[in-house]
Amino acid sequence: PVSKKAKMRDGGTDELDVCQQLLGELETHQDAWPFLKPVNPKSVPGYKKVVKKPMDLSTIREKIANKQYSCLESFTDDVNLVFDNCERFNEDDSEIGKAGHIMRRFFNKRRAELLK
Ligand SMILES: Oc1ccc2c(c1)N[C@H](O)CC2
Repeated sequence: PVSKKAKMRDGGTDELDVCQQLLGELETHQDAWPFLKPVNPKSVPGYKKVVKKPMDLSTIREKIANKQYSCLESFTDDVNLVFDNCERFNEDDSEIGKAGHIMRRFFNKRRAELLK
């Protein structure tokens, strides 16, 4: 039977290593500032009603530490949630909206490069 454990890739790097590498690069990106910490819904009118599933990079960091991601796919779903929430709440040409598009493009490019 196919083992449940992440497939060891030829570089001996498993999916969790890829998640940690990607998260480190997202956290240190110059345009990551809108996404580093949870949005305080009390201080942002409308946010709680509009954004059904808040997510941010510090929460993703915590979920990795608590082994809450079973695979790269579940990690990717949360990263995409960060940027989908951003698109829902911010105009594309706003400072935060532009940062969201830059960060999403960066994530997708680096994920593809690391999986090659
Ligand atoms: O003007 C503002 C003020 C606060 C926030 C935003 C825009 N967008 C973020 O997605 C959520 C927090």
